[in-house]
Amino acid sequence: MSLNPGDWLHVVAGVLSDEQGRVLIARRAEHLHQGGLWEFPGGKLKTGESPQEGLARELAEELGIALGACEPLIRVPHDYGDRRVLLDVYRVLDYQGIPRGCEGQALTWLVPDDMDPTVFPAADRPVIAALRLPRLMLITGPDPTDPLLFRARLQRALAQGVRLVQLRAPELVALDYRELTGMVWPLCQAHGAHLLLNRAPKEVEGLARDGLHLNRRLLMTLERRPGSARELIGASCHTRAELRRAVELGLDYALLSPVKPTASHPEAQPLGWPTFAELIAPIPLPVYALGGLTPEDLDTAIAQGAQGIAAIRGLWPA
Ligand SMILES: Nc1nc2c([nH]c(=O)n2[C@@H]2O[C@H](COP(=O)(O)OP(=O)(O)OP(=O)(O)O)[C@@H](O)[C@H]2O)c(=O)[nH]1
Repeated sequence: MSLNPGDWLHVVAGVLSDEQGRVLIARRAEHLHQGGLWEFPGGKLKTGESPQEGLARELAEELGIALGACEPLIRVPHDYGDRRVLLDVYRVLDYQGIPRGCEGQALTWLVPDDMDPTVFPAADRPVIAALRLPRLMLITGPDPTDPLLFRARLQRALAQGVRLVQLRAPELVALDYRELTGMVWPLCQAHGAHLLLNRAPKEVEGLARDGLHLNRRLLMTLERRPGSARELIGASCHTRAELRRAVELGLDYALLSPVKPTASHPEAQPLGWPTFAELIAPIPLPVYALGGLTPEDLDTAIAQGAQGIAAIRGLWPA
């Protein structure tokens, strides 16, 4: 899919959050395109406007607020058949005024985990996934065969603010992996963190979790998206074809690696940021950058269009 600007209707939308983590959504008037559905406030960019200028204008017109700082959340190219929309969504970090429905539209505040994608336009599905996912994903490191030390390290990472944990322990047999999740799940719950299990779906049937992480082999061989609709399902990708497969399967996120040289895969050729940005631009999914990264790379990752960064060494306490 080419992202030639002339072929796309560039739409900007803003995500306003309150202290409880609820996000403001508005109901589209019945007579509009995708009428009656809920949306993130915003609208079409005018010729000559930057996305931030367009967003400030739309939020002033629709909600009566003055936009302060904002940062990119996700860009979703979506073909509705009757129009091709590039939905460019920003997280509003700061604004002045009290939002009200200046055009008579209904407004409500909802936590992203409670948003039902079927009452939003189809382009919003990855936006909801991006809102459910934090900026940092911890991939657990050594050594799951030493449960006490493993627990202490995980606890420290959670105490330091990690809110998304991918439980990776390829050295464990299925039975031991299941036992490990019994220890990890309550820890994650106690810190309000989401837990993703990196294991074949049939090996983790019935286990408490928030989602599944698929390795490259599962991604390329599974015929349909595993797990329930509410779960967060993602996969490890290294190529354009793998990213496309993640979209075809209807996954919620992808990891793309290696961005930089990494000790865990010294033979792999790093992508570098320009190739990373080019590969993810046409992909309507939140994509984490992975490979040799630490939280210090987060601002760069966001500026390149990433959901955030995923890391083992960069986030796993010593
Ligand atoms: N503001 C907003 N627009 C969205 C979202 N999701 C999504 O697909 N869109 C699409 O992006 C376009 C938004 O432009 P708009 O709000 O100015 O559109 P409109 O319906 O007034 O356009 P129209 O006058 O051509 O009918 C519409 O095609 C709408 O369906 C969203 O979350 N927020």
